[in-house]
Amino acid sequence: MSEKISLSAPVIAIDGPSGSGKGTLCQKLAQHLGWHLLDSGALYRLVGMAADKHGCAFDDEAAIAKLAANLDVEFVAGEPGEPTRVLLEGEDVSGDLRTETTGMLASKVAVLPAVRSALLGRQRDFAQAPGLVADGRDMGTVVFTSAPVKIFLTASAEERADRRYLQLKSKGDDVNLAALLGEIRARDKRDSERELAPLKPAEDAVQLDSSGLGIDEVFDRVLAEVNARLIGL
Ligand SMILES: Nc1ncnc2c1ncn2[C@@H]1O[C@H](COP(=O)(O)OP(=O)(O)O)[C@@H](O)[C@H]1O
Ligand SMILES: Nc1ccn([C@H]2C[C@H](O)[C@@H](COP(=O)(O)OP(=O)(O)O)O2)c(=O)n1
Repeated sequence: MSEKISLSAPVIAIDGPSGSGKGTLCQKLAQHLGWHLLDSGALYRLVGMAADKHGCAFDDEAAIAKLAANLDVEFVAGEPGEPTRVLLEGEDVSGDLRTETTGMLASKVAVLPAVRSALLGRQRDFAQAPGLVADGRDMGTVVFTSAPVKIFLTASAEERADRRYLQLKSKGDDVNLAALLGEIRARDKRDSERELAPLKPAEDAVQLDSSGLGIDEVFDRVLAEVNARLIGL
């Protein structure tokens, strides 16, 4: 599964644990470069939600892989200034997609090899000209092994929980910092210890610890790396 595939467009692979700032960084990079964006975590989140909705047992690999292979999802652009709405099997799930409960469902279905392979082609199809910024756990190690730029973004678990707390609170969610820290640690453990495509830096990834760095500082450092590595492509 981790063979070197040839890419039809350059890919910037950004991996790391929950709350390290991947989504924020990827959005800024994609916007700055005018490149496509892949939020691979959203695919795993949608499969987790579908499994939950259909009452699948989380060890029923065949049933969940079937849901992953036939994922009925639609992204509907909102009015100007409004976020994109996500429809799963015709139902608007935008409000639940980014919750920690859904993150945990995603992390559970993500350990299943058949689910990961069902989503592989769908993710690789995002690599289109002029380029792709890909956000996930295994972008650099499995999905886009020949990506010319790989970044592994981290931050301490405490700082990541603080960030998530502020993020969810600002959306009006009822959140508890200690519970969030526990959930983040549990997810880190499951994602890092699974057999297939565990969360870990690719050998050729640049590692960046964003603890104590602001969003703009992270962006500037990564953009410098992108510029250095993409010259000559
Ligand atoms: N370097 C940073 N410093 C402070 N807050 C950050 C930083 N990067 C991201 N954030 C904030 O932390 C929260 C989680 O970031 P996000 O990009 O969703 O992380 P991830 O995609 O890795 O889970 C968001 O509210 C985001 O604005
Ligand atoms: N490429 C990916 C992306 C996500 N996952 C799994 C593991 C993660 O805990 C969940 C949710 O990922 P997501 O990136 O949406 O989560 P965070 O925004 O980082 O909290 O999905 C994965 O196994 N492989």
